[in-house]
Amino acid sequence: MPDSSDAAPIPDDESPSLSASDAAISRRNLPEPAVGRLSLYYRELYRLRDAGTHSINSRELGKLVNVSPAVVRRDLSALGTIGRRGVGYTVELLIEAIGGVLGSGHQWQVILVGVGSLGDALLRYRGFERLGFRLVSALDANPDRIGTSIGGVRVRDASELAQVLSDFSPDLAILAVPAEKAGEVAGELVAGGITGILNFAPTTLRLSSAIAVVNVDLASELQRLAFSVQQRK
Ligand SMILES: NC(=O)c1ccc[n+]([C@@H]2O[C@H](COP(=O)([O-])OP(=O)(O)OC[C@H]3O[C@@H](n4cnc5c(N)ncnc54)[C@H](O)[C@@H]3O)[C@@H](O)[C@H]2O)c1
Repeated sequence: MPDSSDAAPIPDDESPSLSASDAAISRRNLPEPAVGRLSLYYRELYRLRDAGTHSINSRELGKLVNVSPAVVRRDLSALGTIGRRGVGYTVELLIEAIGGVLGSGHQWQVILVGVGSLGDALLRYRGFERLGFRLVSALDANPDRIGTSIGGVRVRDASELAQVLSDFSPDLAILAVPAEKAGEVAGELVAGGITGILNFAPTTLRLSSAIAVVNVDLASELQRLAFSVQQRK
């Protein structure tokens, strides 16, 4: 049964989406852990929509991502007024509202630099597109890789990076080169107009604070997991 404290579904004739300025305000007010949770809600909501679910309440959504209904309500209230107190949220409208704040309503052009084992797997992954991330080009320095096509993307010579940046004007780059090359490549990316880097290389990039960097480090995550397992003993 839905929570009585939840927001009611929004009538279809009401404008569901946040305006660009509302989304910008919501973004500024969101603490980082909430952003991470919104992304998890978003993934679950997509799955629910695909399965034909039209509405959900905070208890159900919280259960799916392992947080309390109160946390769900607080996170969603940061998106602005997306419903009235009542029976539940409309899945489609929540997807729109969260997507607007996370930037998934926007079509992001992304390039990948470094098509080794990790880059190869990323190029084959089909889950980026549906969230608004289009991998428009990939580059590598290895002659064996250059000219091959992976996941429908042709791998170009790393020396063409400036040209690729100028041709596609991508917003974001995924960096999957060896750590010792990462700083140099990141500098070239920024010089070519990239403003956000998803960095898989196990090194700290020293860039202007105007550039957003998200580091992905599975080894550190494993360390965190091991720590957490030990804490439970
Ligand atoms: N974050 C994680 O969880 C995680 C997991 C695995 C690997 N990694 C890191 O991600 C990076 C890639 O890992 P991998 O296993 O695919 O390594 P890899 O050696 O298989 O691939 C690296 C690729 O980068 C290319 N390269 C080198 N210099 C380049 C340049 N200047 N421009 C373009 N391409 C260049 C190489 O030719 C190679 O194909 C490494 O830094 C690795 O440590 C991170």
